Amino acid sequence: MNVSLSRLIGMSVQFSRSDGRVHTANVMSVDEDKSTVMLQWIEGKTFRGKEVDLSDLISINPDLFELVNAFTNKVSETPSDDLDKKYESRLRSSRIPALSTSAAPASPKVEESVSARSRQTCLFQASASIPATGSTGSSMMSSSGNTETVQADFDPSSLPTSSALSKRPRRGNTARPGPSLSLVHDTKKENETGLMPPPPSAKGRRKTMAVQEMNKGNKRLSRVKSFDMTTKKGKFAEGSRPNQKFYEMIQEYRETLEISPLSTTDLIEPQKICVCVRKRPLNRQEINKKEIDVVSVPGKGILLVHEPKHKVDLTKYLDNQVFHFDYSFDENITNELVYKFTAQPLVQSIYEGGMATCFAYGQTGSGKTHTMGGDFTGKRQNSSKGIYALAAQDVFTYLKHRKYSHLDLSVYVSFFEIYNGKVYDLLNKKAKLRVLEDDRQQVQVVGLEEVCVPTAEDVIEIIQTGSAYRTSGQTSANANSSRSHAVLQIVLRRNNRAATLHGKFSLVDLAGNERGTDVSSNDRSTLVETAEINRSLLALKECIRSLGKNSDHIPFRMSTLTKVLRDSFIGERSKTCMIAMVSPGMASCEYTMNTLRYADRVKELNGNSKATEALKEKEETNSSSEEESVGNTSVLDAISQVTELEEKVYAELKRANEHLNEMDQITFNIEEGLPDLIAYSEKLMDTLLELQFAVAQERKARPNH
Ligand SMILES: Nc1ncnc2c1ncn2[C@@H]1O[C@H](COP(=O)(O)OP(=O)(O)OP(=O)(O)O)[C@@H](O)[C@H]1O
Repeated sequence: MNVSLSRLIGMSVQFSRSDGRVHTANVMSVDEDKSTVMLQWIEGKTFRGKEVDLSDLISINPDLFELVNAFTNKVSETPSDDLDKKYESRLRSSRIPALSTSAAPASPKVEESVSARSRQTCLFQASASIPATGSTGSSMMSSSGNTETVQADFDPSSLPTSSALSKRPRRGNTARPGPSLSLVHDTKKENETGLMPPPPSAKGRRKTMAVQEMNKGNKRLSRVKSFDMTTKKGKFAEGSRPNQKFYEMIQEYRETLEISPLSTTDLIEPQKICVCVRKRPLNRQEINKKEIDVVSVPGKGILLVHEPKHKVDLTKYLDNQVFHFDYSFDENITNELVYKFTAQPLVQSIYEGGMATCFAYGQTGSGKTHTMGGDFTGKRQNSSKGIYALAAQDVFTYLKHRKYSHLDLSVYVSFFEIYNGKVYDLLNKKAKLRVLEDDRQQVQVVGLEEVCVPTAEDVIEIIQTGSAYRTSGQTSANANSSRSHAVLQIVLRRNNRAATLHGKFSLVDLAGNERGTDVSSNDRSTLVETAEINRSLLALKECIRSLGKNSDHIPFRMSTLTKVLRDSFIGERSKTCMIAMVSPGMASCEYTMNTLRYADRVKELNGNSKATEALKEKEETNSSSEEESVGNTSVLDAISQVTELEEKVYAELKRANEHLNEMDQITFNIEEGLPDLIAYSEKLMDTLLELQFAVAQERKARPNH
């Protein structure tokens, strides 16, 4: 890299955004061929980056021009460095007027930077406008007690300005982020007293106090820097990021969003059916692959999918799809908070004699088990952090409540999974169970283990045991878990002889919905499995919708899942909550859309709430280019068309599946009857032979007949 240009790296410069805002950013790299620099800054808690023309940068940082010019001139005196010359000529041909300090600045901030260059401590500006990275900053503050150092320490963007840095001795070209503020402080003093720093060549030989101080500062900063670099590696290596253009488009779009994060104090409205969506963070694998995050959760129940698309002429554009749910949880929200807004409001209803259900729905790896069962540390699941355990804890809290003590209730737990329409007991070594329906349409899972539990801790233990069965099945049969539905039921029974059922809470970790759309495999068992998952998810949707409409007709017989949950879909006091999980990566975009459409249909939220309207309006205003207008073409219409089609496909699939079942039955009957048929024909044959023999004997005996 060009020696002179590389010295720009680490500088803090003014940067003008496309929306007119001007703020500080750090130079992270320089592309001499393109005459561009890569800038980085912090917004909220995230690093942002943009490649900017050097000419544009110079136009807003007039002092930079002199600096670059000075570098270039100096290096051009060295005959060997042709690259610098090349750059110099490029710089000259870039038609940038040679700015003097009196040239009209682009913004008042720039003006300030020009008039008081040596005092242009963007460090202060930056820390005022860019939030610090929390804990690091505060710990530094207490340890050093130096406010300036603290600001430099906790604000990764707090680098000295171009002018401050231009006079700063550097240790080679490898140093990236700037030093701590202590250096700037020193530099500032030097400038104030009219002292210039020693030329770079002199620094190696004689270390001044200022340099020693700088090195001290750098050491102090090195830990923070290493954090910076890691973050930068994940977030900033744009040059090699696939889909960089889409990434930038999404980032730009996000800047226009108004964010209203969910908080513990937000009002929770009790509802019969509650549908929410949860976005998980990008996982390590996705970060390593530099996957782009295509899901935004601005809050207020809204979730956006920025679907990357190409026009026929291959122009890239984003199809920004808006979904509105009861609640939307972003990647930073904990299981506890998700629980508070979803399952917790249902716990009380089972004490009121109701049936409650909470479903986790989504593609494999989207976070269903993490949400329901608890997060994993390595291979070990922390069951106390999932919705199962949190609900169990609240069930026991209510049990002690004065209001319900007269009911004389006990808590029972069962845990089973449904795979390919068959029920397996997770509390009884995965015993296969039968589902029967009596004359009064009461469904029974015959032989299901129901354990009476005295405390919430016992429930957690049971979850752990049951999950282990599920997990071991998963590893031996290759990710069975995403193909089966796991159901944990917390049952309240009266302490009478018949142990009468009082209320029931069913918590269901559903099969991965991608199986329902996966048609890539055509081996028979996968097709049957896929059809079964389709059928159960379709049935579930229909049953919840019927519950919402207070319909008498509940199509629960369509699947084993809905059969065993039948009593959850009937009655005034039944309440349901569905948490749709989505993976944020671009590679999962199609599955994410399927999940959201399904959840949207479960409870047909009409999408004309104030929040959605406001967002739509904003989208319309924003859509100045043709690209954007393509992305905004009646999102809701498109969704409803697609879901209608989806319904038709489901109906066809259902019919096909019924035929398949009939054929199965016929094959089964044939197979069953075949041995008897063979035995019968063998007998016939024997009889025939015997008859023939008898006739022959008869003929012999009475030749005249
Ligand atoms: N909100 C989250 N925050 C942090 N990590 C998460 C979150 N959601 C999921 N994960 C992690 O993502 C991985 C996949 O999650 P999980 O196993 O819960 O997915 P799943 O939908 O249950 O998948 P499957 O259907 O295959 O069982 C796990 O390592 C989990 O810890």
